[in-house]
Amino acid sequence: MSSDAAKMILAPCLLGGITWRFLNYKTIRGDFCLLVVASSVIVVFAALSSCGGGYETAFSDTASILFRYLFSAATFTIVYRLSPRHPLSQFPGPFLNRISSLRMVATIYYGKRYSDIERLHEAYGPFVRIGPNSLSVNLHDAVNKVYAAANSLDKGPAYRAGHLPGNGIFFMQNRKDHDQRRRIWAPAFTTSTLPIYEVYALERCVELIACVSRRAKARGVCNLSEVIAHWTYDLMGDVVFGRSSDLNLMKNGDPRRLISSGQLATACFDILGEAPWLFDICWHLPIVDAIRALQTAAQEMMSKWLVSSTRGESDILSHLASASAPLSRDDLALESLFAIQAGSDTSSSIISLLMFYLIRHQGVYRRLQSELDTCFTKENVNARDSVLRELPYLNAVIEEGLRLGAPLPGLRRVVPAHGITLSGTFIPGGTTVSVPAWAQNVSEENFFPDPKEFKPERWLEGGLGPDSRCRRSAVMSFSFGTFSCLGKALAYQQLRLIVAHLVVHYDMKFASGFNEGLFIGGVSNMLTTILGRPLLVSVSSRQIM
Ligand code: HEM
Repeated sequence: MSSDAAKMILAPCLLGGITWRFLNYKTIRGDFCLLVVASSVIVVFAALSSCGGGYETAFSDTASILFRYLFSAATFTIVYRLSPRHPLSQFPGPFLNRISSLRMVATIYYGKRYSDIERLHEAYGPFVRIGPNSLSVNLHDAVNKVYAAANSLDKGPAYRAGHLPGNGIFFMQNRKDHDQRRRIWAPAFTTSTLPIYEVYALERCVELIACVSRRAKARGVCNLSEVIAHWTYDLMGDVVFGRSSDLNLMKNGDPRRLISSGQLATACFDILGEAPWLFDICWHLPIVDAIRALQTAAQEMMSKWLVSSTRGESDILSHLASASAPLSRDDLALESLFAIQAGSDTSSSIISLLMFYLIRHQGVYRRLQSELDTCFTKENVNARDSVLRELPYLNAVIEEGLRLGAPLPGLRRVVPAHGITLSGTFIPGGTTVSVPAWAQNVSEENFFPDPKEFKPERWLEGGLGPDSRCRRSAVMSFSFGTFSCLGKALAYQQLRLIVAHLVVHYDMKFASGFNEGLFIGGVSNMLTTILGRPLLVSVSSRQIM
């Protein structure tokens, strides 16, 4: 072999090793990396073609150099990730998950991460290496250190709004910035704002009842999950933009496809958050158009709000805009976009799944109706939340719905440089760690017996019997601590109001031909819960006495 040929083989391999070493210590943007590699390929190709061997030879030589370079970088990376030198080598996990984050990207894409991770824990135990640098820890006593404690872990690079202009509370990884922004958000969720949002909700409930009847009459059956999604979007439009909101999906449908764009944007955020370098690259492709479309819609609604005469009454945006350190227009647009999405998407899927379980368990449905009949009357067909809040069975139903209706993954957090100890096990600094929410919600250790069954009675005094367990602190649907859901009280209010109104005003059963197994099997989650099939029901109005 000539020395030139040896250089052609060795140089790219060496460069591959250097790349691995460099990227192992320094995170750089995926699109920059791609740009550097692409530019280098062009330079190498130009240099080889100028040597006089012709374009074809130059092309094949460049391709083989590129192949050797990528092969060598990949080999170094994989060998290191499998070697005992890797900080997470002691933790078990599937082979593909240990060598590449792309395995988890694929798992998320197929939508069953919540149950896949639960199965991985059954196979490997409480600590599972679900990515090269990611651990899932299925232990209730890890929740406090990871999420709830004052010095809990920070969010990592998975929380990025791509390269959208502005910044928002949900995407802030720096604790100081986040705390500051949370203080700006907090006044939007106080005991004095909730009654104002309730007025919006009650008005929308009146519309909801009319909408269910109208659509059921027009089509013979009612697509309840669609009506619920429209209700939550309309309501969050009111809550975020006040009377200037032009969201009227219950009346007009969703011609701008806001709901599907919102779900697609959340799914992109979740899938690509697992591999931030890939997010950087995909940001330049049409794949993230849904995020941009949503941003445009939020900008438009905000412009309307800015010139509205009702601005400053009571809506989330007014609270954010009146901060003593004013937020930029881009920040306001991103915050309002997030608020609509956070407040409608999660609630909508939880309510739909809760209604599915209620309709499936007609005994529970009837018992709830009798409880609600005590506070809805002919004169008062719109019961207030202050009354509903006191109803034990309604609250048990809502808790059970939040437990089974939120097939959420573990929210990702990053271990600080000095590492932490969880249940006696040391986790090295820089690891992404999560406690799987769904696995906790359906674990026998937390909920016994029948943790996967819909049994609201487990939340009542006496539970499901003397040996039963119902660990309230294990339900992770709103998360805990510094980054937990700010809209929790508002979400409870919305859940109580809509479920109570639907159940008291209608008897419901599944439409003929509706397949319960296919419906529940079609549920997937990519941070947003996607119901693969509509919840089709037949409804009959009830007389309120
Ligand atoms: C049943 C409905 C809801 C559920 C299950 C839910 C769940 C969650 C969860 C799990 C988080 C933490 C996410 C993370 O750390 O990655 C979160 C954050 C958040 N949620 Fe909710 N949410 C709901 C409704 C709402 C509503 C109605 C609002 C009102 C706008 C809202 C506003 C927020 C905000 C502002 C944050 C970010 C908090 C922060 O980073 O400090 N959510 N939510």
